[in-house]
Amino acid sequence: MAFDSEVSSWASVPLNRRCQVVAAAAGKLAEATDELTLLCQSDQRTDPVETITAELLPLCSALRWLGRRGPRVLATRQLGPMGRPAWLWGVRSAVHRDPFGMVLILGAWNYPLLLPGVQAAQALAAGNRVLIKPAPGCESATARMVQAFHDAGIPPTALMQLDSSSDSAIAAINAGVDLIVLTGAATTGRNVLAQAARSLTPTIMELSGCDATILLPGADVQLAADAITFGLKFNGGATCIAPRRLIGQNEICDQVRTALVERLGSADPLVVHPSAREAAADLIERSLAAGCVDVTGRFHAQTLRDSGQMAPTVLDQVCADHPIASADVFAPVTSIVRVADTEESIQQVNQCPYRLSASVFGPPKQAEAVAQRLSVGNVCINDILVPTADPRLPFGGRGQSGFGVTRGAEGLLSMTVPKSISHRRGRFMPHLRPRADSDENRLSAAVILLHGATWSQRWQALRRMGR
Ligand SMILES: NC(=O)c1ccc[n+]([C@@H]2O[C@H](COP(=O)([O-])OP(=O)(O)OC[C@H]3O[C@@H](n4cnc5c(N)ncnc54)[C@H](O)[C@@H]3O)[C@@H](O)[C@H]2O)c1
Ligand SMILES: C[N+](C)(C)CC=O
Repeated sequence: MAFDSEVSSWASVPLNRRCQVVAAAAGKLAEATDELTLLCQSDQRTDPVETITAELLPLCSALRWLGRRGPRVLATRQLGPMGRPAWLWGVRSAVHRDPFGMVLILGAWNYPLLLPGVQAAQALAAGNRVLIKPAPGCESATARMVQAFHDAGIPPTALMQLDSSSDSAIAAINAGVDLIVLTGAATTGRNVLAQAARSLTPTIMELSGCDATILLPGADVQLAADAITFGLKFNGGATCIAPRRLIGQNEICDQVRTALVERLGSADPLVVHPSAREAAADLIERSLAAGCVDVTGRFHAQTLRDSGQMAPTVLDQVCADHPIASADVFAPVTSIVRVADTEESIQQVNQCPYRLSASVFGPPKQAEAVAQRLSVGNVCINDILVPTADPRLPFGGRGQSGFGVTRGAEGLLSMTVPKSISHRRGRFMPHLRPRADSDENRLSAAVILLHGATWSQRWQALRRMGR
């Protein structure tokens, strides 16, 4: 495999047209809803409705958003002449957004359509070609999605699917892809980064999470419990920004715990993905052995190991330094971590190695003040999982949750490299250009004159210039 570095014919399609074609894929995906639902079910998902609510609806709305907003976000930025320094008079510049070239997208199993679908659409709108490597088990649903993009008018040479083995990803990296977008575990991030380092290939890393929900005194208990229940069960408990830790002081934790038991006490068990079963069973078993309490009382490690079935589980008395309090676990489990005050809640979030997203439940003003201090990629106030549905929001984590963003205007721009082109109109003005040897003193005086902090500094500078 080798990729030519020539501008592809897809990149030479006008920007507006590229965005229109990408948006048209929404219609083709909608037509394929029944097929995609069935394929996701045979690939990995147990609840067919999840394919529609968790994947197709947000994917289609992201594609339509790209059709509307993409041309403006990616438009060339024209810059008028700079007044200073004087030798730039007559020069006009423009900042273009070039595509990287060939973008490799490595997908995770939990959202086989939404994540690679939005990433591919953004890369294509920006004029890149795309290789999608699906996670093992997600081949057929991915192939049907790719078909929908082709049916919408994306050339087959601009969007291709690799087989699902890691070897095919490594071969593509070695063949010289120009950007790698990985969604996966932090350990996979390290391995892929090591590969990318050899060729200094840029990467966007969407990695592990262990999202916190901060419960402030005065929070609406029923609202918080409804949102946590929804987030815990969404997509079979396998969402990177699901509420994994509920952090708050005793009183609010007790109230939310009672409300969660009411909602989850008789909830249907969910099927945990085979790749997550052992890790989840082991972590929860160790937590219980260390003194944590299963407040819903329905966790059975052996059932999880044997059949993959697991009732939504809430653990209480989880210490901040316990492994489950900072674990990337893809099963319907959440931990209550009790703290002395709001300061400690903020510390718990900012000290966790995984800092993808967070939620804060409480009076809006206080919650906003807390949100401003959290070192995470997204914060929802009195809500949860908003970034899964709103295509305008950039999405990305901090710390070991990765770096770079996908989605939103910022994600779209991150599929491009900026390039400036400057035009001189009129005479070249060598007499205005600084000559480093003799003009050094005048130049430093000019800097102080233009940007100096005080009038007296500026006056001194003027005198130096006049010397
Ligand atoms: N941050 C996010 O947006 C986000 C979203 C969804 C899932 N995730 C994370 O993804 C994980 C679950 O998905 P998964 O089990 O599919 O993840 P994974 O890390 O096992 O695999 C992710 C992708 O990388 C590929 N891969 C693995 N090792 C590789 C290597 N050495 N070289 C090249 N490719 C390699 C896999 O085949 C797969 O396509 C969880 O850790 C979850 O937190 C993160
Ligand atoms: C990025 N998101 C939130 C849609 C899926 C995470 O697993």
